[in-house]
Amino acid sequence: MTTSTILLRLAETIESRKNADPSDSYVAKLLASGQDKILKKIAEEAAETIMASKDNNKSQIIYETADLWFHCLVMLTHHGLTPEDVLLELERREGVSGIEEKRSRSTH
Ligand SMILES: N=c1c2ncn([C@@H]3O[C@H](COP(=O)(O)OP(=O)(O)OP(=O)(O)O)[C@@H](O)[C@H]3O)c2ncn1[C@@H]1O[C@H](COP(=O)(O)O)[C@@H](O)[C@H]1O
Repeated sequence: MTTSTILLRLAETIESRKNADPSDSYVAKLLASGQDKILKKIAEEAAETIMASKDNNKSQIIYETADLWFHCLVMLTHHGLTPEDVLLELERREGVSGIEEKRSRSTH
């Protein structure tokens, strides 16, 4: 399974929790709590990711980055956005990166 497939499937699960009972689902509870709570979680997970990186702890970096990405997906869902919107932006940047521009200039 590709990385983007995993992100898109998780985003669909998160979207489906918009109408779920907050007592049954962490995502439903977080979405119902509103944007400030979602942003607080992103800040916490970003700080934990930074600490894992400073510790050079690779397994912890993976764990905390997963938490961070997950909470960013919840934030995107809150705004009606999807991981595809972000992946498309990254794909667009591939076409405008300085290295690519220099490469294409040097071959012409
Ligand atoms: N990927 C995740 C995921 N990553 C982290 N978390 C939750 O995020 C929280 C992390 O925050 P903390 O470690 O600070 O834990 P906490 O103290 O309980 O959180 P707070 O009370 O501070 O909000 C934990 O409760 C984790 O369970 C996740 N919860 C859900 N998912 C995915 O979302 C799907 C839907 O989840 P539910 O809505 O719970 O069914 C699941 O099937 C998973 O695929």
